[in-house]
Amino acid sequence: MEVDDQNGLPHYPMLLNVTHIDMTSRADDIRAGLIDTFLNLERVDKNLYLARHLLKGRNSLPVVYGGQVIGQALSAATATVEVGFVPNSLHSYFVQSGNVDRPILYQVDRIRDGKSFCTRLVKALQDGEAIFTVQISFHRPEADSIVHQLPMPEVPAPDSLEDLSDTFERIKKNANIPPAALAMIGFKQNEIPPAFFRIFSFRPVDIDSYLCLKKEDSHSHGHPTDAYRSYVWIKANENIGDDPRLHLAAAAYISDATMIETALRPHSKRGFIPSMALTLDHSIWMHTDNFRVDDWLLYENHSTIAGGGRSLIEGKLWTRDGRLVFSTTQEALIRAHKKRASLSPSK
Ligand SMILES: CCCCCCCCCCCCCCCC(=O)SCCNC(=O)CCNC(=O)[C@H](O)C(C)(C)COP(=O)(O)OP(=O)(O)OC[C@H]1O[C@@H](n2cnc3c(N)ncnc32)[C@H](O)[C@@H]1OP(=O)(O)O
Repeated sequence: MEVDDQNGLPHYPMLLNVTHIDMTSRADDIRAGLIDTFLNLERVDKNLYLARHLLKGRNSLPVVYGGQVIGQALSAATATVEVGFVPNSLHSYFVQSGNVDRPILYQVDRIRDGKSFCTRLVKALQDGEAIFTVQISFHRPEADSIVHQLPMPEVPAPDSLEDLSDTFERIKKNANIPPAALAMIGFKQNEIPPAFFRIFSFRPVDIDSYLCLKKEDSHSHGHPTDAYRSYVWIKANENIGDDPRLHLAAAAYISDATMIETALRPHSKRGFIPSMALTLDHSIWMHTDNFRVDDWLLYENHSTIAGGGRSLIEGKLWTRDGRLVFSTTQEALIRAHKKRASLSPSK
C-alpha cells in the first residue's frame, strides 16, 4: 500500500466519493439519516474511519458545519473504546474549513486505556490535511460522591412557542419588518444548513428578541433575558431509536448551532452583519448519556465577551424535567466586512 509521507497514512483513492444525504427524499426517515451520518462510519483500517455521509452544510458556502465533525469524531472515538465507557468530555479545534463535497477521514489515536477513564485523540482529514482535532475522554459510570446542580432557568414551555421555520415564513410576509431584522433573517437563512429544519425543531423562547424585531430585550418571561443570553428549545422531529450513542452524537451536532448567533444578536440589532462567523474551538462536558434528543431540550447560551475578532460563548443543555446534560464552551471568529479604501485622494 502506498503511504503518504507527511501523515504516515495509507492512500485510499477509492474513498474519494461522498454521498450527500438528501433529507428531502429521506424526510420520512430522519433516524436512518442520522444513523448513516454518525453511526455508520466505514472502518477502513484499525483506528481509521471514513464518513461519506455528510448532511449538507450552509447555503452560502460549501463549508462543513462544525457540529457534524464533532458528532462524527465522537462516534469514531467511541468505536475504539470498550463497551461500558461513556464520553464525559471533549475539547476540539477547527483548524481549516471542511468541504462538504469531500469525504472526511477520522484518524483515532488511542492515547490511554485506564480502568476508569480512556482518552482518545481524533484528527479529521480531507485530502490528507487536518481540518479538525479533538481530544475525548471516556468514563466508566461510577457511584455518586458529592451531588449538586444549578436549577434550570424558568422559561415558557415549548408547546406555547412557535417553530422558527414557521416564524420565518410568517415574518417574511409582514411588510412592517425593520430593515435590520430583514437583513438578519436573510443572513440566518443563508447560514442555516438546509437539513436542520427537516431534522430538528427550533423554538426560541423570545422570538422577537431572537429575530431583532424589537430594540430592547424584554424581561417579560420572569427571567432576565439579558442581551447576550439566549434560550432555544430543540428536538429531533421523529423518534430516533434508543441507542444512546446516536443521542449523544445528535446533541453534539446541535450544540454548535446557536452559539455564534448568541454573540451576534445584540450587534445585529444595530445592523451588524459579519463577513466571517466561524467556530474556532468547541468543548463539551457530557454529564450523562441519559437523555433523548427526540424529546425537548432547552439550550441556554451566554456570550461573556467579544473583541479583537473573537467571542466566547458558554452553553447549558437541559432536559425538560430540569436535568443539566451538557455544558459547552466555544470561541468563535467573528469578523466585520473590511471598510472600502476611500476613493477621494488623501490631502
Ligand atoms: C435559535 C435557533 C437556531 C436555529 C438555527 C441556528 C442558525 C444558525 C446558523 C447555524 C450554523 C452557524 C454556526 C456554525 C458555525 C460553524 O460550524 S463554522 C464551521 C466550523 N469552523 C470552521 O470551519 C473554521 C475552520 N478554521 C479555519 O477556517 C481557519 O483556521 C481560520 C479560522 C480561517 C484561520 O485560518 P488562517 O489561515 O489563519 O486564515 P486568516 O488569516 O484568518 O484568513 C482567512 C481568510 O479570511 C479572509 N479575511 C480576513 N479578514 C477578513 C474580513 N474582515 N472579512 C472577510 N474575510 C476576511 C482572508 O483574506 C483569508 O482569505 P483567503 O486569503 O484565504 O482567501
